Amino acid sequence: MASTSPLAKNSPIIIVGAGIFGLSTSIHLAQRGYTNITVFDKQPYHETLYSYDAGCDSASSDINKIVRSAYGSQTEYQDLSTEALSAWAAWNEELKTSSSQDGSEDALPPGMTPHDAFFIPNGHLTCSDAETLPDFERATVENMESAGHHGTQLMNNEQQDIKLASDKGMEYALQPFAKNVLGVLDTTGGFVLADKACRFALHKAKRLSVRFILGPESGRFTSFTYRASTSTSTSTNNIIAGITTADGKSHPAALTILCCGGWTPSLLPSLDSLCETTAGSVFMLRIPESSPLRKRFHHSRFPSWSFNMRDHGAEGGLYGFPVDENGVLKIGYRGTKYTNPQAQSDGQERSVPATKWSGSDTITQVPQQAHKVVTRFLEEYLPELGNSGIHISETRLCWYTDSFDNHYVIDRVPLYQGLMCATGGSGHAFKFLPSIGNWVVDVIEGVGLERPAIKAWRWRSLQEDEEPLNKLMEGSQGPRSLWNVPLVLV
Ligand SMILES: Cc1cc2nc3c(=O)[nH]c(=O)nc-3n(C[C@H](O)[C@H](O)[C@H](O)COP(=O)(O)OP(=O)(O)OC[C@H]3O[C@@H](n4cnc5c(N)ncnc54)[C@H](O)[C@@H]3O)c2cc1C
Repeated sequence: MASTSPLAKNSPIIIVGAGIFGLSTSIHLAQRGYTNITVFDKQPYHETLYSYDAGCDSASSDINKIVRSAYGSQTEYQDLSTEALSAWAAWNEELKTSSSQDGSEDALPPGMTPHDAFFIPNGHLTCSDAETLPDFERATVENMESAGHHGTQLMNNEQQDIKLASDKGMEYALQPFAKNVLGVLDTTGGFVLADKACRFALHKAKRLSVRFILGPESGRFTSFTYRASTSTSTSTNNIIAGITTADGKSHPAALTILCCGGWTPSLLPSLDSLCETTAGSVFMLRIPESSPLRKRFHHSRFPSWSFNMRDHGAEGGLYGFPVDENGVLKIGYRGTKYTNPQAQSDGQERSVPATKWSGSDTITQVPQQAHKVVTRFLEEYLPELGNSGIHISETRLCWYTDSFDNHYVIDRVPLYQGLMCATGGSGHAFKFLPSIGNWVVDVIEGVGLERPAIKAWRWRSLQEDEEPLNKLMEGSQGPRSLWNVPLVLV
């Protein structure tokens, strides 16, 4: 679908959505010399505010996100991770040096210092309570070795690997829980401070002269504007000439890029057979400053992790992080996907994000099943928290945009000239914040379109004989409607 664009460097380009896809695309467009870029978002992000706590509900506005190279047999993402790790290192370095090199007062976003870092390389442990290593982990070890990343994926039950972990000062990450688990430590991985990284990206984009129009009226996309086509071709009968926002203003563009995360499928119905919006549950525990557990769960002693409680089957998927600087220990549940189907103006039902900030009171409620799995995990694997009187204090529903095959969607939209989308993060795109925009610009410019990653991100639909990795429709094996499962108030 992607084709070479004759876009002039000063053509007006609109990006809707300032999550990681929108931010990264704006930065890389500006770095390639495009001079007329405007990013719109319905949320009032600014340089001191990108976090969930502060009232922003995108998938990207969060405390922390996992970074890993471990991608099983999906080597296109393994390579992308290697690229992203260099880019994170460059951003860490930029943060350190920009104020001294630049000298200007606004070299860093307000509240950020050269001593901050975005990426913390404390390792990522993928593990389970199974007795044998699952295929995914085996494939990761093999593929990282074949790609030359020797000794980076360490099995926590192999003496040689335990020694290697110890040599790297990462032995703490092999068995981080009260009960032993079987797993592989990705020593290239760790986590990224999501909120800080997004604020830095916004600041960086602004310094590259990207304009931002943010807020529930002026920043909210409501519709496309169209230009009449002079072509007789049915394949380009809709020419998108820009967007209209909730304040009634029209904004012309030669290219509009929709990057609205979980909101995208309801804004672009042609994604129906490709993407669906699903909720994951996030749990927060607050560790008081005086507690010795702050040290126990510090990132220098505790990895980021993903864990599958096998006796819950495929529904036992959890992940978590070290404690953050405010004492928040975050654990996520992704074993079962939930949807929020709502009737839309075209008569179709589509799942849309339901969050506190969109006027829903469900923010404090998560599915009982998620709560049950996390509670049991805490009792069995991190009992010192409960024993110290530290329990789940807050919960949040966080909205994913899942594609049926877990690949992103970065392409021009069929039948619409002047319209692209960059979405379908499928729960694993944050780690590519510093680099993914470069790929989006390649797609815009028609560069290297035969690379496996770009091919995987093309506009596509499920073939009849194809088994989807993610079932998009409701049903026994598909995601469950949030409103048909018992919710629990924390
Ligand atoms: C709970 C959870 C945990 C995750 N963990 C990880 C992880 O550990 N590692 C990892 O790599 N990835 C992770 N991911 C995935 C990652 O967070 C997402 O893939 C990525 O953040 C998606 O970014 P986005 O730009 O597509 O969407 P978002 O970040 O959701 O941004 C979309 C933006 O569009 C804006 N918008 C929507 N509608 C409109 C409109 N009408 N007008 C204007 N603006 C609009 C929204 O306000 C929002 O700011 C996780 C995702 C979730 C939900």
